[in-house]
Amino acid sequence: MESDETCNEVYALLKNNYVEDDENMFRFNYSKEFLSWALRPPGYYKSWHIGVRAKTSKKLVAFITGIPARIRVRGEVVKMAEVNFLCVHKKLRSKRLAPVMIKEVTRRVHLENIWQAAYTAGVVLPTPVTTAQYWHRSLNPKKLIDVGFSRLGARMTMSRTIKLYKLPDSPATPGFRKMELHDVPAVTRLLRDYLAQFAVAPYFDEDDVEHWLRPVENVIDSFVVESPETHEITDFCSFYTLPSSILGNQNYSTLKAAYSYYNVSNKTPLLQLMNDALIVAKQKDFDVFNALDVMFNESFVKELKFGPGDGQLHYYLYNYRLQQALRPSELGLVLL
Ligand SMILES: CCCCCCCCCCCCCC(=O)CSCCNC(=O)CCNC(=O)[C@H](O)C(C)(C)COP(=O)(O)OP(=O)(O)OC[C@H]1O[C@@H](n2cnc3c(N)ncnc32)[C@H](O)[C@@H]1OP(=O)(O)O
Ligand SMILES: CN(C)Cc1n[nH]c2ccc(-c3ccc(F)cc3OCCn3ccnc3)cc12
Repeated sequence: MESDETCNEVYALLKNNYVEDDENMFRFNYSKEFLSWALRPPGYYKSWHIGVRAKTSKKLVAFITGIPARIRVRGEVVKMAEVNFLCVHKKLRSKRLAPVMIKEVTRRVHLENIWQAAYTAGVVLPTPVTTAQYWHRSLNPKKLIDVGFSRLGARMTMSRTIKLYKLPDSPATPGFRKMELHDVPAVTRLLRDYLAQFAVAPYFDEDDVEHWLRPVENVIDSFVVESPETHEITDFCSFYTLPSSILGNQNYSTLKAAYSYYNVSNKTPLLQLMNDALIVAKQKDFDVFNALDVMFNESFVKELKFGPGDGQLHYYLYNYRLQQALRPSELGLVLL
């Protein structure tokens, strides 16, 4: 088991050296409990959590991770490594350390007889399978404008903007409630059937659903719609917590962001389900709710007052050739 001390070192390396937006105003600040959740799913390999320490100082200066995942690509379920958290300390950039990290995680994945990988990046690398746009829905517009995340619209006042993004105090859908452990079997059935309609998606069993979708405070929030009449679970929505450090602002240090994860709309219209997700995210004091235009997300972003982000997220498969490229709407995979 990685020691607490090592977890602290990984947290600090990422907090100070991980992904920033194009204008270097924000940097992802994954929490320790989030990293523990993200890196220890069922069947994980500790050997796939790879760090490099400086020779004399012993300081952690680079990191890369893999976790095992069953990914269905069209009709075929493939055992893959999901590679993530590639990070080289800012002082050691452009020394070709990244290819070394990638080669080493590849070598260790091969040792477990796994030959494919999936990953995403904001940068263009040899051959994305698809490219997703990200969208942001303001929940705390005053703070977002104060920190420079968004700008006051033309001919808009601050009070008019606050009113524009105002949300009801509680969800509209009858039977909308927090997911609990006993919902795992029903949510597994619901999610597996729903994800079957996308060309690429995770193939979750009940252990996966228990790990990835059961609520964990400040990490993952998930909700079910339980029909008040039949007590059947008809719908599901979830979002994960990923704050960003605000670089160089006097009044605020952290942006509290929710990221749309997996949502299943069967009986409840997706628009209403996602509006309820926005409502509970606002209740939990998130500043912004983010979503990629994967799955059916394009169908609600405009109507629910999301604005387009200023970048893209490219999806990659390693050592797996897809006959034809995908549209983001054919993608049922969200990586952390
Ligand atoms: C069968 C299993 C297979 C498993 C493996 C599958 C593949 C997994 C692949 C990994 C998936 C990770 C997914 C993931 O974690 C999610 S994407 C987030 C990546 N991390 C960050 O952006 C954090 C901030 N940046 C850094 O720490 C450094 O800039 C990094 C470490 C990014 C590059 O360090 P550096 O000091 O700036 O640069 P050099 O060492 O001098 O190296 C330059 C080379 O690195 C290529 N590069 C740059 N960014 C990359 C990126 N995001 N993926 C892949 N490659 C990337 C670049 O194209 C160039 O290649 P080329 O010149 O040869 O063309
Ligand atoms: C996915 N996972 C691999 C992390 C990751 N790596 N590279 C990235 C590039 C963009 C996004 C992203 C995905 C969805 C979204 F709504 C906003 C995003 O970035 C905004 C810009 N930003 C960067 C840091 N702080 C703010 C994530 C990532």
